[in-house]
Amino acid sequence: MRYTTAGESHGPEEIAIIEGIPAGLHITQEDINEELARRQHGYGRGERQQIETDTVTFLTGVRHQTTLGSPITLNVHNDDHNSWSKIMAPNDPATPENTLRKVLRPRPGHADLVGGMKYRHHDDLRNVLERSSARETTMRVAVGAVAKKLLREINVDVHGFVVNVGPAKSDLNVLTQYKNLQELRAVTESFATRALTAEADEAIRQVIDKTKRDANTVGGQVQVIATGMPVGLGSYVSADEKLDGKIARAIVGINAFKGVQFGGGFDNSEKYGDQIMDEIFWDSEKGFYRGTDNLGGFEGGMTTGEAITVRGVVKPIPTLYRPMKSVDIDTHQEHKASIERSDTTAVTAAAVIAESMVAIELAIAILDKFDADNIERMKEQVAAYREEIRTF
Ligand SMILES: Cc1cc2nc3c(=O)[nH]c(=O)nc-3n(C[C@H](O)[C@H](O)[C@H](O)COP(=O)(O)O)c2cc1C
Ligand SMILES: C=C(O[C@@H]1CC(C(=O)O)=C[C@@H](OP(=O)(O)O)[C@H]1O)C(=O)O
Repeated sequence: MRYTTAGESHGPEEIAIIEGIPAGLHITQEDINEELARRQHGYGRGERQQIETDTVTFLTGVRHQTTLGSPITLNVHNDDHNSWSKIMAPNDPATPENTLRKVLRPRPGHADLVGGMKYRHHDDLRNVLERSSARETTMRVAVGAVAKKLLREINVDVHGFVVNVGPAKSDLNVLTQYKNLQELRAVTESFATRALTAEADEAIRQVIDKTKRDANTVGGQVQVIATGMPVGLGSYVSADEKLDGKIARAIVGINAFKGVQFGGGFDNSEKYGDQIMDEIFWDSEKGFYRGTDNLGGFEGGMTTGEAITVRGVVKPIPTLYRPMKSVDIDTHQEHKASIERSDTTAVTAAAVIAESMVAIELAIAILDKFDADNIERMKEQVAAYREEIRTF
């Protein structure tokens, strides 16, 4: 399975093409729309989310709500394009200068300046902004929805939630209260902050509200848990086969993500070996298993069969309504950076995007290892493999 996305933030359409999804997978547009709505509805987002109601259309690869095995094309319309049609105008030769809403004062922390230098967009940094915008993550979540649908066929669940926003954090010890990810999901999805507890939800809202009043922005951390993955996906034999490495790349590839860890991650650096290694046990019913999951579900770049636990660090949003110092690219005079309509925080949406990226990497790993032509044959192969592992 592989995919690509295309689309500018204020252009007419967002597109994704996915290749390699097996034939016979039942999927509806509503399955995807639910996930798109989750990405849109997070506390701290700006006005754009009130303009958009992201809904997908299947253009290719699906017939009567069932995949054909051919490339799947997904399409989401940008409702906001109505207000930008003259500015974006893919088919018009040129538009009068005064309608262009040019960006000439690059925002520190965004892709504006370096993107302009690299692609020689000296006339207008909007040519960078339009694609570097996290609007594109709409399509990654749409692809992730297809990946999650596939994973659910083999009882793999993936869920992302918010650990902290700025100084307001959840107590991660509450995680042990939940039997499975469905229970956890019901709780975190009931909060517009995707926090773990009502106390954290309240504290995070206060931080976001104050940040907004201060015309500032704030970052945080999100965590993704995936349960039910078979043992031995990914490999130690070559560096680029390591599945934890692929997931790390997918997480840091999300706009504004600046760090990633598995299991206890950075905290493990302050501990000793006997506090960290996940001891091995055996049971006639389930075969080999671990007593703990401090290493986040990976050994040697391979899934251990325990829950996969990945954390990502999201930096604060670069665009500030009280802008920082920058330099005009035309005049080279010092100026405050451009102000574009913006979010206060992206952390609540980032949890859904990170969840989608993990799901995509897990689905790719499954489809690399097992039959990718037909979903029923894939399930048969996964079941046979699980049985072999159970009786090892
Ligand atoms: C869901 C989401 C929403 C975002 N919204 C904004 C925004 O409104 N304004 C902004 O300046 N950056 C926003 N960002 C961050 C920028 O897209 C990102 O910082 C920029 O593309 C530069 O990439 P980098 O931070 O990965 O280096 C958002 C990121 C995400 C994940
Ligand atoms: C459009 C989305 O996020 C956008 C990501 C973004 C950025 O610079 O990354 C800037 C903002 O764009 P706009 O100026 O059009 O409001 C966000 O709204 C979205 O998530 O759907």
